[in-house]
Amino acid sequence: MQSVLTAAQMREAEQAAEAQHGMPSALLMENAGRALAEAARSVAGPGGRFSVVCGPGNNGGDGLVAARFLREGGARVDVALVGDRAKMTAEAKRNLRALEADGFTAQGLEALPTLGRGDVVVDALFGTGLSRAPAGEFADAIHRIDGWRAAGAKVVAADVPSGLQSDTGEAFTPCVEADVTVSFGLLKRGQVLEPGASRCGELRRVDIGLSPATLHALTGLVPRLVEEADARGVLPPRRADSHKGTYGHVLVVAGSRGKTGAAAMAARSALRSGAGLVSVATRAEVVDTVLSFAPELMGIPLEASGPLGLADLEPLLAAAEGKDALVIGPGIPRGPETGKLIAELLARVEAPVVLDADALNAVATDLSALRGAKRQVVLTPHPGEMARLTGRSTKEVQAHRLELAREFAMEHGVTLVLKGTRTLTVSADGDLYINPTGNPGMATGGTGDVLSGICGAFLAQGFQVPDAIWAAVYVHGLAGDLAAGKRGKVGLIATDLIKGLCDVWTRWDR
Ligand SMILES: NC(=O)C1=CN([C@@H]2O[C@H](COP(=O)(O)OP(=O)(O)OC[C@H]3O[C@@H](n4cnc5c(N)ncnc54)[C@H](O)[C@@H]3O)[C@@H](O)[C@H]2O)[C@H](O)CC1
Ligand SMILES: [K+]
Repeated sequence: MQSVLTAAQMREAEQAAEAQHGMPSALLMENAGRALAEAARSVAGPGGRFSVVCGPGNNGGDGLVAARFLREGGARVDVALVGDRAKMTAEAKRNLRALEADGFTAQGLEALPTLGRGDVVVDALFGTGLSRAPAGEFADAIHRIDGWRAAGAKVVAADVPSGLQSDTGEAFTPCVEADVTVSFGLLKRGQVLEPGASRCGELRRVDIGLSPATLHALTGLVPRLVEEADARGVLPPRRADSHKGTYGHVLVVAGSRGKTGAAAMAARSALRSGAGLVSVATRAEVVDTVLSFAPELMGIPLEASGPLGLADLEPLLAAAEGKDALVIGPGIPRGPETGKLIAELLARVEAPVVLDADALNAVATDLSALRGAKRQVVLTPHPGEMARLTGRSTKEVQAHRLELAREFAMEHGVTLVLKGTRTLTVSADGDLYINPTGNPGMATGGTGDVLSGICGAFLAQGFQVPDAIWAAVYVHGLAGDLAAGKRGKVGLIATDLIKGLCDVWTRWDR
């Protein structure tokens, strides 16, 4: 699990490293520059040349150190200094002098050679110190870097692609598009939040000497990036002596006339995610249609008619008996009493509950139901549903994803999944987990139903929140990535993700 920091926290780490652990920032820069040189070498072609474009701050300093290491390794290196030399930081100046003492002179941008395939540009213009949109000669430098990349050169960014806001992931115009980003110390939020994340290319985190104690002091407060090993670790290998009861029974309360597929996809996804048994409670008029999608499913016909309401309470409480997790929402017929029905179920059902889709819109009418729940509650809103839950606009939700999601999860004591690029899972204690898997091919009807089924299946198997949920989110995105790898993104449909789940299990030998 990678911790993800803000620029201020990085500076705090650097100062703490110096104050508490005698690790001078000069040594941090030396380590950063060395790692940067190694990354640049790793993507260069045979005999490739290197152009290092340095800004006036410590990010530029990293670039100057990298240039020195590259030269010492016998490579052909050019360095361009952009910005006012008088404004260079002390560390950067020191490293410029070290290069010049060795008979090397930095040049202006226009003097740099044209680069192409096999060559490498090191982007050391700006890092976490960027405070506004690059302009003037800095913008020119970024355009020049883009031109070299278009001509086939690889771009390696020092710490953050220049032009990217390291705290938010916002990309100014212009912003470097990197093939590799070498992140010093820990990950920065802007490297894992869109649109910044896709500007980074391959993200490599390197240790530069910030002490574990310093990092630990920081990492309690910051989002973590979920990695494949973390998600795989949540699912233990199956024991030979296990039986279907071992893997729990999921009750899916979903579906209505015209929306039987939503119920079927949530239910089939739960089956494909390892649940021992899956039952679907749905209106009697559609129960056979829902069951027709998978013979493995069992059905509980809800005899009342119209929207879900208090008339369904007793039948659903009976249906929930002996179940290990509930999933409520995909395709349900929502009406004026649905919120009250869900509140009653949350207060009385002895199993964790996943609320998705219209169950979220129903519970938005009275959020006190969440605190009244007997067991854990998991909400899986997309930004529009989150807007209804919080009374904010979708635009506001997207602009403050981390903060709003954390505030809601802690206020209502729930595990919250805020879907979108880099889906966010937040625990009731406010711990943030950022998901790196998934792709735009998943923007298609039904993928949310699939995720709710995976969540229900993991909870039914006894995996605890929040791990069960950030792992479900990871698996959901990985299934989508594997499916997109086979079928492309444009043609991807939600049932491809259900097939993709099996590719995850074979990949993980589970
Ligand atoms: N934190 C660590 O452990 C280490 C960090 N290192 C590197 O240092 C940079 C951060 O360096 P900093 O000097 O704070 O700022 P930058 O180099 O990112 O920016 C340069 C400087 O430019 C000014 N500035 C900001 N925005 C603009 C703009 N749009 N136009 C012109 N000038 C601008 C501002 O004054 C900035 O200070 C970090 O990313 C790492 O690469 C250490 O070297 C290793 C340890
Ligand atoms: K940079």
